[in-house]
Amino acid sequence: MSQVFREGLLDGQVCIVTGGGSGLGRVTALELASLGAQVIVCGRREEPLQETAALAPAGNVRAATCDIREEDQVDAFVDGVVAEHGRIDLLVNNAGGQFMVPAESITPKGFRTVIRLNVEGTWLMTHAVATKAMIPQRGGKILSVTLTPHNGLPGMVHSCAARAAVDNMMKVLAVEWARFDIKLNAIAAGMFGTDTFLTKYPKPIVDGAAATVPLQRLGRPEEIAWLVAHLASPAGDYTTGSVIDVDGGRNNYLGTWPPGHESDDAGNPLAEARRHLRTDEVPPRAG
Ligand SMILES: CCCCCCC/C=C/C(=O)SCCNC(=O)CCNC(=O)[C@H](O)C(C)(C)COP(=O)(O)OP(=O)(O)OC[C@H]1O[C@@H](n2cnc3c(N)ncnc32)[C@H](O)[C@@H]1OP(=O)(O)O
Ligand SMILES: NC(=O)C1=CN([C@@H]2O[C@H](COP(=O)(O)OP(=O)(O)OC[C@H]3O[C@@H](n4cnc5c(N)ncnc54)[C@H](OP(=O)(O)O)[C@@H]3O)[C@@H](O)[C@H]2O)C=CC1
Repeated sequence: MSQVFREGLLDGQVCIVTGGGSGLGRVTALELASLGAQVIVCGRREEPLQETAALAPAGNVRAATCDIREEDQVDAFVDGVVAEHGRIDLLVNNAGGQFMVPAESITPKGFRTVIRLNVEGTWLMTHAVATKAMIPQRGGKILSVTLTPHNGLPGMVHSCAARAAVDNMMKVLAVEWARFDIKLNAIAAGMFGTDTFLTKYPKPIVDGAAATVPLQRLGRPEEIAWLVAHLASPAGDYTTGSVIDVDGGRNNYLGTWPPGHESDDAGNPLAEARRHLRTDEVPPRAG
């Protein structure tokens, strides 16, 4: 049962969540399913996808393997969903990732790998779902999980370039496909405590991550899932072409305010001396 939304909110919707076998994708798939949607999760590995399906009490999550980088697999996967369900209401492009390494150490193959997964994979899924289901049925929603801060993360130049491309892809398609009533948005995530985030990145970076966020904590995966559910519901019907930051304020500022060197002994923000302008100080009017 959802902690936020009413039961049956998404009854009848058919939703695809890529990368639904783990992390943000799993929690999102289960939230959509708890609201009555039929959810199909895909990824490269069968086992984690089956685990997600088994976690849905109503049995309305189905698992299917699909490598989003492979055009023939994407076509077969989307054809299969349309054949089984007759329509697709929501695509969540969540599958993605990168490795953290200084730019000068990224090989051409490594750069291509990240671009291919995050940009081309997202494009292949988006195009297939739109042309095979959403354009013919005249409607649907597509959400892509990207990344903040938008000015980039050192050590992840390939992914930052890729996510900026996807943000823009959603914006352009939101204009082009408005005539088919397809709404597209990006959800730009800050740092969320998924298994991959907590275990894959260097420990000092993970340990210090929350301190770089104005709200002083990592995001909880359900905070992405709830936004997806909101946008999938009628509450999201007028939102398109947006990049929505869910990052505890990290895109706007690094850390807490005021920083230590800009606060007084009690930790209060420093301020310039308050000016009190007395009436007897007002200069006489000219002339
Ligand atoms: C201050 C805060 C900073 C942190 C903010 C972080 C915010 C974002 C968080 C997240 O996104 S968390 C969750 C994301 N999930 C992942 O990243 C998944 C894990 N990543 C991967 O699986 C891989 O990194 C991948 C590249 C995304 C996919 O790999 P794939 O299986 O397709 O390819 P590989 O065969 O593994 O590698 C191909 C190619 O890529 C290069 N390469 C891969 N890993 C590295 C590395 N660690 N260092 C350098 N280069 C790497 C390399 O060229 C590989 O080819 P070969 O050398 O193996 O021939
Ligand atoms: N956690 C965080 O702090 C942040 C995450 N993000 C992004 O959010 C998304 C989810 O992240 P998170 O849950 O943390 O990470 P995970 O690593 O848990 O999720 C990534 C998922 O993508 C799937 N995947 C990877 N490559 C492919 C592929 N070629 N085809 C199909 N599926 C694939 C993986 O499954 P499999 O390996 O079986 O294919 C996995 O289930 C990612 O795009 C991530 O970059 C963005 C900002 C911050």
